[in-house]
Amino acid sequence: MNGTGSESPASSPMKPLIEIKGVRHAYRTPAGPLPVLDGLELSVPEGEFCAVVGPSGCGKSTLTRLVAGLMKPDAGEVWLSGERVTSPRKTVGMAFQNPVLLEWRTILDNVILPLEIVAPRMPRRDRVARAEELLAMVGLDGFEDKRPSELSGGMRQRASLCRSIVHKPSVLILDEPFGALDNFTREDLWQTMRDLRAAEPFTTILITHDLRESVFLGDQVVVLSGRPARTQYVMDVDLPPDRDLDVLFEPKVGDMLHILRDQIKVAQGRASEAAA
Ligand SMILES: Nc1ncnc2c1ncn2[C@@H]1O[C@H](COP(=O)(O)OP(=O)(O)OP(=O)(O)O)[C@@H](O)[C@H]1O
Repeated sequence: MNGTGSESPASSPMKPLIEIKGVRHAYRTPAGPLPVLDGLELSVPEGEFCAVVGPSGCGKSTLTRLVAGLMKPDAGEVWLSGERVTSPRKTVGMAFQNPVLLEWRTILDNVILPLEIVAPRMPRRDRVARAEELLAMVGLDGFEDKRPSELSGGMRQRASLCRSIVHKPSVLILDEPFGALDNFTREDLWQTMRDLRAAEPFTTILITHDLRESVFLGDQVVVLSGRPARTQYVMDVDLPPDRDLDVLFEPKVGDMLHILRDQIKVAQGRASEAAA
């Protein structure tokens, strides 16, 4: 089998760009503390793509907020590029299931938005050139002057991906960006993501419910346990970076998907059904 797995975080010889060490977090709710993460460990080397899967509500989005510096953990540490994260980072790009594009801006001006915040002195012509370059890369050339409502859901998500990387973030956080799309559009977007990755040097955390997506895009797939989530299982996906969709029909990928499905059952507390 080409995917190798372990019950603990993969140890990589490369220095990790994203590192989460022993993170614990609970939300304060009227009913008392709600423990969400407990003993989370994650290590993503520079340029690599980490897909995170786990049962619904286990704390995956909470993990993304901690990495982006939007929240501080109760205990443990989050490190990006050798710096401890204690506040929001400009070097992070984010895309979500709902692309939230601004209707009063054109697609081009939506994509440019992060540059207005992160690089306010950058000349407009340079911002436009950068946005046009990305829009062409994802097949949206000719749509620069359209409004978001004039685009399909898949096209809006392409524009959202461009916006998330326009400022060349070192870390890209994707929280189920393909979750609301139909199967064909989703697979198209996976290939777009693969191509963007080959062209742009970001390190990615992808939250997904789709195990095929996790294997197609990931260099590693991390399975979180049920809430409070800890790192339950890490699979190294040993497939070529320029993999195409056919790889999903290969027996070794079938084996990887079986293992991941069993791990999800364990995470859901249905261990007796795993490996049945
Ligand atoms: N701000 C908050 N205050 C209180 N509870 C919260 C808050 N944000 C999330 N939660 C709760 O924490 C738990 C984990 O939420 P989170 O969104 O991180 O899970 P998730 O794994 O991303 O969920 P899903 O798979 O459904 O997208 C859930 O039970 C959620 O209801």
